[in-house]
Amino acid sequence: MKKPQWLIVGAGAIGLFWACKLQKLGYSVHLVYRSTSPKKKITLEALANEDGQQKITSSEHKIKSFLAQDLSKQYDKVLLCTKAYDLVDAFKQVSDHVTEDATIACLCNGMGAQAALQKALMPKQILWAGTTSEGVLKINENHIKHTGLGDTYFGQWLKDTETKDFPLDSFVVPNIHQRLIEKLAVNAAINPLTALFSIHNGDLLEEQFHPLLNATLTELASVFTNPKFIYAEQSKHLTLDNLTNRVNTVAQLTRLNRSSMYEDFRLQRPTENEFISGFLVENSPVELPIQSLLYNGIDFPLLSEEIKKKLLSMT
Ligand SMILES: NC(=O)C1=CN([C@@H]2O[C@H](COP(=O)(O)OP(=O)(O)OC[C@H]3O[C@@H](n4cnc5c(N)ncnc54)[C@H](OP(=O)(O)O)[C@@H]3O)[C@@H](O)[C@H]2O)C=CC1
Ligand SMILES: CC(C)(CO)C(=O)C(=O)O
Repeated sequence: MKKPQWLIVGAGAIGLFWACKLQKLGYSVHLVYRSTSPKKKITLEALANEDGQQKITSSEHKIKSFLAQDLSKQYDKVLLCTKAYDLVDAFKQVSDHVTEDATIACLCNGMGAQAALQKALMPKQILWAGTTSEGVLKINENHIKHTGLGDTYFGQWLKDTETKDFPLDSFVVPNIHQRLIEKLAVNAAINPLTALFSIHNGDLLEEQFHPLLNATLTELASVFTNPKFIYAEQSKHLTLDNLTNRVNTVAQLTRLNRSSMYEDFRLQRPTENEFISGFLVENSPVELPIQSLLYNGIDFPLLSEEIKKKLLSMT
């Protein structure tokens, strides 16, 4: 039986990756881009784990891509693959072409954008939030490279609405809020610190950063283990030890990479700061002096030198 069609919005690293992945799984895929057309063929250099060894295979994928204004069909499965700050606008751009009971999935870092997207949906449209630890690099408009193997999870954002089956059932977890918070915790330490200090992820494990990383993680643990935190049920396991293990593992596995925030900050592009440190500062039941400084350092690059000195003098 022919598998249904997905509309993917966002032709960046993750959007192109999922376009190829869904096509490999047998789905028909249409892709919406904003500024640069991926043309007719996408090249994917994919990583796979075979007999304990990582292998790279290259494949080509013919995928139809459109500007939002040129869409003509109606879609009942939509996957939004934009940065968190573009999520709601990206949905609004295609919403005239989304059925009123569609499955809407999103894959972006941070927290806050999913809740805003939920508010933009029609009552019978169901939101499936996702999170991924796959690493993907966009080499040019139609060439992507899978740089790190990871996992992707989706779960229904609102639990108290009608439950519908998600077409990609092998990716479904019952506790998506927990998975999102776990990813947020890792991003809240690695992303702003690597961006402010202009270092690769692995450099954060060097001795000179130990006191600052430890203070950052101690503060994060104080939010996640606080029973008044809005996601306390899903985050209470994120103690200092647990966070230290998670962050050390990710920093080690991605040691040669620049975090997405370092890359955006360095190139003076918008960052996901508002949805990482911003979300935590806004929602924490306790004061977060370090996370607030990190937030301001990224938000106001002219203050970053002063903020770096303050951060180092606090530890
Ligand atoms: N890449 C990775 O390895 C990982 C990424 N993530 C997360 O996944 C999300 C996506 O990341 P990534 O793919 O790397 O980001 P990119 O910046 O590479 O891609 C985002 C894409 O969304 C497009 N877009 C934004 N608004 C619209 C719109 N209105 N209509 C159509 N397209 C739109 C952008 O278009 P334009 O080209 O015009 O800017 C861009 O191509 C982020 O939240 C990121 O943090 C998480 C884990 C790993
Ligand atoms: C996990 C990490 C830090 C990997 O670089 C990431 O998700 C990012 O860069 O945004």
